[in-house]
Amino acid sequence: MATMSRSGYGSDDEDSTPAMRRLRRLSLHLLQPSDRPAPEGANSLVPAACAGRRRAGGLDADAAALTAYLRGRHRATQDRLYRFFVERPELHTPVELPMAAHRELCFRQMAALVREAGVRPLSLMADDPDEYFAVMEAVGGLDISLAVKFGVQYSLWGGSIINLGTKKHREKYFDKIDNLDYPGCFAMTELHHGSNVQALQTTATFDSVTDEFIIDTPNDGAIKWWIGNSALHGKFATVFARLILPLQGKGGEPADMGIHAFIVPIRDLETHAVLPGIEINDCGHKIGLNGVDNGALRFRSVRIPRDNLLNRFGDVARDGKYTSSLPTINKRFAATLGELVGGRVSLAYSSVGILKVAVTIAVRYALLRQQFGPPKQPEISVLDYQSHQHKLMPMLASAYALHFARRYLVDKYSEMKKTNDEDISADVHVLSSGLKSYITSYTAKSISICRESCGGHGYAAVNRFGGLRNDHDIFQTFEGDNTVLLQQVAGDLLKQYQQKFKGGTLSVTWNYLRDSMSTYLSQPNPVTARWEGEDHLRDPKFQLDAFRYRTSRLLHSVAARLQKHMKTLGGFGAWNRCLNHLLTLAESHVEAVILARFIEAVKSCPDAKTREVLKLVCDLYALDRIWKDIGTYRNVDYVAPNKAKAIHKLVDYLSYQVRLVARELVDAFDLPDEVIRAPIGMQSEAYAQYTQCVGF
Ligand SMILES: Cc1cc2nc3c(=O)[nH]c(=O)nc-3n(C[C@H](O)[C@H](O)[C@H](O)COP(=O)(O)OP(=O)(O)OC[C@H]3O[C@@H](n4cnc5c(N)ncnc54)[C@H](O)[C@@H]3O)c2cc1C
Repeated sequence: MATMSRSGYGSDDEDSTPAMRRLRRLSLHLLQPSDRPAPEGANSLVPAACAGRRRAGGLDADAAALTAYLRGRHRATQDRLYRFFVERPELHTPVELPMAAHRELCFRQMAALVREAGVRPLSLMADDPDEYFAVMEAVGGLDISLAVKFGVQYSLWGGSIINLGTKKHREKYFDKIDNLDYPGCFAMTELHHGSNVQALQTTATFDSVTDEFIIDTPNDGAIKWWIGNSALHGKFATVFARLILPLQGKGGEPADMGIHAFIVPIRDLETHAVLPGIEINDCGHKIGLNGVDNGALRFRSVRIPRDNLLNRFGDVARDGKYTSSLPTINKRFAATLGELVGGRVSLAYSSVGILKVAVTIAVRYALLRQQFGPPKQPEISVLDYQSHQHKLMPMLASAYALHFARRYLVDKYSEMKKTNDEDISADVHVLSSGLKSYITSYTAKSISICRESCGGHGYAAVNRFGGLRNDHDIFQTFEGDNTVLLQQVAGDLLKQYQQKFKGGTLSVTWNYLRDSMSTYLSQPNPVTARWEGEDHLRDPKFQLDAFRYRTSRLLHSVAARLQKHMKTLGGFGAWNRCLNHLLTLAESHVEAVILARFIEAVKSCPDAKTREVLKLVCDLYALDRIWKDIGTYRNVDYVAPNKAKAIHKLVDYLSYQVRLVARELVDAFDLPDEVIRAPIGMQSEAYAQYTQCVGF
């Protein structure tokens, strides 16, 4: 008697009962993603092509040509770092590692990068942010803890000196931060306040007699919490505190000048002992990122020189007089936080890198893994199941979409740093909030889907999904909680919307609203709402119009709702009443930006064959998103029932088409096996590498 498989489908010999035959027919049906004939040479049961190049439905996918187009300007730097680490196995992070050893290793990895590989991260951040982000991505390929530790040292501690300080601070600290002589922290968050930075309670009171600031933690809620690099390695911290000027209030009471940043030495430079008045405790074991030493700090009358105020946006003179080029506390606060966008850009960038790793492992494994098949024929790859294509192919398309979006973000950020242009800065602030939020949420969800799509072997720690998921998860929260950041995007859209009606101009990223509002706010055209031809659905104009239509409607309707609720609930209450609507608006806008960049990237691709492949991937990204939100489009009759059905069918068909070139598409990410590391995600001999891993 034949053995039963675990799913109960049975072996081929058992294909004799009517129920079993029905199941067989069903599984065969599921292999045909649409009722159109499969293109020649594209029978999913017969692997088609030679390595690195594959034809699908007339498309010619060449991984090398795709790589050439995707490659960032600084891929050579990344390669150099990968090679550096390959040659230094003692710096590799093992799968199992106690917290203390992991933290020590992380510091050694960072020191090796700086002192042996000769990387100068802070100089890169100041001179060529694009290269800095590429380095961040490469070190994240080694260990995400390392990337975060690196980010704390350079984007945050170093970034605070560059962006919030002045020449005297640069001269004193820049080189020593760059070469790691001065490991430091960024101490903003407190036990009671993370997102609401304006409510921080730590104080920095000016003492005009000694010409010092006195840093205090007034209550336990003000203990600085989660501060990276502080539990073990940091020598300094940039502490965010309320600047208090005694006797300068209207009635002679202390004047609170709002949140400012101060350099506070926390450990002795020679002995590394914690300095007097400072108490540091360890935040302990975390869900992930245990290579980073997060700590909690309490200050008791800690005195620092007046010069330690990072005084770019506000200063205190020797006589205690406060000066600032910005007129109000709110403006100074916005300017201060506005300078910290680099951290968000870096997280968005790294998150795309992590998504590529996860999707590469899942797709390679899905191509390799075979389960079930038609009677008396070989088993098929699990990626030939429509359900699997549905899970992974839109995700692969999204990885491409987000790749081009992050490129745009970094270009804009670099432009902002070069020009200091106010409009570009405003744009980058909102763009980085939106993309950081959207990308990190998407990657977090996708890693879990990838794990699940690899079945039991996806659960082995060595195959990485657990580590990736746990280490990446907090990307959704730090550098601005995603829900809070999306509200900034919504707030900005509303501001622009109001300005538009007052005759103002729109910033670059939102430009489309100018054209779209009048078009999109008229009733949907009942004729085009029924168009269902493939050419129409795959026309970028239709796709982009649909995305922008959705944003415009959401914006228009939420503006009206806010106005209505404002009368009874006030601004705060009205905002809260419309909050989910506002978040949907922000996400919708971010998706429209992403699609626009993807379409642009397809158009600009110089190689016709590569362009065709990218167009296929872009179509899948766009139509999958429209299908996922089809209820919205149906509700307003933007899409008639026949069109909705056609979109659904086309998404399945495009997923199938993308599946046919999936290997080339993940190979094109050009991630070396040392970065992938999961045995099941290796380019060759995956099973052999996996069995070796457990000792065979
Ligand atoms: C591993 C790790 C490392 C960190 N490193 C540092 C560091 O080096 N330096 C530093 O200063 N900080 C650091 N942080 C702190 C981090 O920046 C904060 O956790 C983050 O800003 C969120 O703040 P919170 O934890 O207070 O969350 P909260 O703001 O309390 O949020 C809790 C929940 O409430 C929701 N929420 C809050 N406000 C709103 C709102 N207005 N509307 C709707 N929902 C809302 C959020 O979405 C969230 O789900 C780190 C945190 C972790 C976990």
